[in-house]
Amino acid sequence: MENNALSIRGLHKRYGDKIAVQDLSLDVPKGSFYGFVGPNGAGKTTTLSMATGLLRPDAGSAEIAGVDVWKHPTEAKRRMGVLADGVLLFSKLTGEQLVTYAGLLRGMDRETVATRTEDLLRVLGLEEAAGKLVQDYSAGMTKKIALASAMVHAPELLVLDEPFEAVDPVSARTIRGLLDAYVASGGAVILSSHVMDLVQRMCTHVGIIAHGQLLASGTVDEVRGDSDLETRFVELVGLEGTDQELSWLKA
Ligand SMILES: Nc1ncnc2c1ncn2[C@@H]1O[C@H](COP(=O)(O)OP(=O)(O)OP(=O)(O)O)[C@@H](O)[C@H]1O
Repeated sequence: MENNALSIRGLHKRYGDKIAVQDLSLDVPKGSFYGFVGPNGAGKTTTLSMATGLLRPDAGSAEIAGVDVWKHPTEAKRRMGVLADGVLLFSKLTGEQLVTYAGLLRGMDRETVATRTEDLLRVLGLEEAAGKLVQDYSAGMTKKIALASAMVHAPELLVLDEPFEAVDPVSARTIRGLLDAYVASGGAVILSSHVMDLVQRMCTHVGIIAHGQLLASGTVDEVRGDSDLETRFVELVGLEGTDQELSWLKA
């Protein structure tokens, strides 16, 4: 267990009649870059929310570096940084204030927070926007400032829900560089994404989820076998709505 930055066992969540996540278990080894992929509505956000203490599971458990998220939330949260999908930020703060606030909330001293905030804003290309209110940021800038807030306390695990959504290719490359350096220094990342090519290039491990169940997991090479990840994904998940045409869709 302790070789894992994140260990999920038997997580289960139902919304009314809908089972969103079904008896799901997975491990993210320390020092790994884990891609969590699946079609829309597969249960990625629900799983990551339960694994990070944002959503209470109906059953199952999650441990961050051996610490139970639901039994010892404060200790577990100290060890992780979370970029959640659709969670509101304090948008009346400036970018600099938001990252500073995140650091102080984690009990860090002001001097360290100030140095790290400056470093993160520089690396993420947000220096000029540091004094601007977050409500005036573009979608991509908002992702970057949320990522900086998740990293400022140098956690052991980063949990990132769709970190590249709405991010332009130059910024995406910046974020990739930052995450690669973080993993090379011993951190672990789990990120959800729809972009197979990106997961194949960036990640060491991958888990494929559909209908709330994990269909495959392991190293990227193990899961993709002789083909590429996208082909394997489509084989496992199945195509939808193929061969159907819209007879009226003509220019
Ligand atoms: N609060 C909720 N109430 C009811 N149903 C929900 C709720 N949140 C999620 N669901 C349902 O649970 C299922 C899993 O949703 P989830 O958001 O976890 O999927 P996802 O893999 O993150 O999807 P996407 O890639 O589209 O973001 C979906 O069928 C969704 O409609």
